[in-house]
Amino acid sequence: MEDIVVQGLCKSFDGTAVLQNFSARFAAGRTTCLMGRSGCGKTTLLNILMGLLPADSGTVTGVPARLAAVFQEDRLLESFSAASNLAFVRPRASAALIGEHLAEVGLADAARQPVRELSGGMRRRVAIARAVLAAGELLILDEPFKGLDETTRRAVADYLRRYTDGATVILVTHDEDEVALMGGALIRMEAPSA
Ligand SMILES: Nc1ncnc2c1ncn2[C@@H]1O[C@H](COP(=O)(O)OP(=O)(O)OP(=O)(O)O)[C@@H](O)[C@H]1O
Repeated sequence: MEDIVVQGLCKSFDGTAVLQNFSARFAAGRTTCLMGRSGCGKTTLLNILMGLLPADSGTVTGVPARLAAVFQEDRLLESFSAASNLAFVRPRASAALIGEHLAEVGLADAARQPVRELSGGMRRRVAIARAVLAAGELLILDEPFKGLDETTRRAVADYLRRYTDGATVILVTHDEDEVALMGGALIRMEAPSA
């Protein structure tokens, strides 16, 4: 596994620069937190890293083929249960393994409920556990703790630290406390100068 290296990335939307010659390195097997004010291009960068959006120019190297993401929206299979949402990404995972991940995020009792019936914070935790279970070498987390109370946030951060050990994790947050909870490196993104 190699570091993910971003060099001289540029991206504009309708003539407005969002990323202007942005460069960064994400250490392989480590956690890197990405902070920056709203609109500075964090999600755009993640989309380019995942190959969901083309850059205008610049290069990205080292992104592994097997990756998983928690997007800002949960993107769950609404009529599926929490357990089925997890099984969908790892069809060969045992019921015990899926149960273990759901228990880790405090959802043992909600495993059989359709996720559309769950609260926002519960749904967020399904999305997180699903990504952890699916993750290969890279896990991308775009504001994963949004909507979680302090106690739950700590428990989920602890789960993430234990279950993603050895993977490259890129986590977007607005909150210094979350950086402290997750550890790892910190990259502060600036908006392009006008
Ligand atoms: N597909 C798109 N078309 C046009 N403009 C876009 C598109 N995607 C993003 N933008 C614009 O690019 C800028 C950066 O958006 P982006 O979502 O990357 O910011 P962000 O740093 O992730 O913000 P936040 O912290 O609020 O999630 C914003 O001004 C946004 O409106």
